[in-house]
Amino acid sequence: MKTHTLLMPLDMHLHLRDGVMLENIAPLSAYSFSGAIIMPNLVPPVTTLDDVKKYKKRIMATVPNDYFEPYMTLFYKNYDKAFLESVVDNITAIKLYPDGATTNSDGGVSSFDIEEMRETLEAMSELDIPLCVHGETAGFVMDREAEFMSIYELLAKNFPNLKIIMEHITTKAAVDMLDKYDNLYATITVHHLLLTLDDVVGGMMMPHHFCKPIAKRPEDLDALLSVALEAHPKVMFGSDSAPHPKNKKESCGCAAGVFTAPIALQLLCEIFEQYDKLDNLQAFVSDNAQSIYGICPEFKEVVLEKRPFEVPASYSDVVPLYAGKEIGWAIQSVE
Ligand SMILES: NC(=O)N[C@@H](CC(=O)O)C(=O)O
Ligand SMILES: [Zn+2]
Ligand SMILES: [Zn+2]
Repeated sequence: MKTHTLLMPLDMHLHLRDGVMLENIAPLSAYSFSGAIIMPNLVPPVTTLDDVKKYKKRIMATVPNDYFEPYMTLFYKNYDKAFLESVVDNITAIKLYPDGATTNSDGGVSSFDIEEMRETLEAMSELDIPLCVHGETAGFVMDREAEFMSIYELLAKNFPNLKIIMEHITTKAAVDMLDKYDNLYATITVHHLLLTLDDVVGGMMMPHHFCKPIAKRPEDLDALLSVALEAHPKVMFGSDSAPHPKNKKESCGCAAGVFTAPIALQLLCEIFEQYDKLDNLQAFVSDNAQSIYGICPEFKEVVLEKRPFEVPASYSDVVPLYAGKEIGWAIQSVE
């Protein structure tokens, strides 16, 4: 049987939520990943050192037997330098949400006034704290990410020593930005390597394919595939696995978020094999992230095998991408 081994897989964009959802969901990522960047969009968001420490403890309590490093983040506010100095050892990045752009982003940034943000972003540059960004404007839904490119340029030019991660990119416009500024990087999800808008609303409306940013056009998918499959050194895997209870997805007013954590590595193997690029998958799911973030996860070896695997209908009350469908790869062992 054909197998493929991945060492220390990292998920550089993950939503674990809190409470019962956290307990149900975190073990699924901890099983197959060495670590993950944990998004701070709880209600209320993670904004203090105490919030970070307590949330990390709650995460660790759900995964007592697995080696798994939750790389913690704060929800971006215009923090002052003294505060950032006091938290730098407990966080890996800060996540910026435009106010209201996505699930649980209320209280995010409402105007990108560089002078208002300068103290925070200069301190982050000095302290080497990367800025992760949900890059969407309030424009027409298909144009929001492309319109945000001017804000990325403004940030990249004004803060050349700040590492800026364009999170979950979905457009050719974002792919084209990567090589324009040394300090711009990106994460790409697995669902954005598989879906276009047609898979969301082209036939029957598919709530489990609905997320922010919404999947775009075939040419955008091709651009994402081109940098992911080559494991462009500024690109990392970030699942943006975003669980919502089934009744919040299959409802009038569907919550944004696609749940992929337990099947992400399997799907990535399938995609990379299909394009004969399996040799580049290690860089995409771990090595690039280790270099960009300067992190050194502990050893974990995940062996995947090429065989049909039926995706469960649900994990607790969360419906994953491709629920009930057969995919081409499965996890054989984790050590
Ligand atoms: N991606 C999503 O559609 N949803 C995420 C938030 C986010 O990453 O934008 C969530 O928290 O549910
Ligand atoms: Zn987002
Ligand atoms: Zn997200």
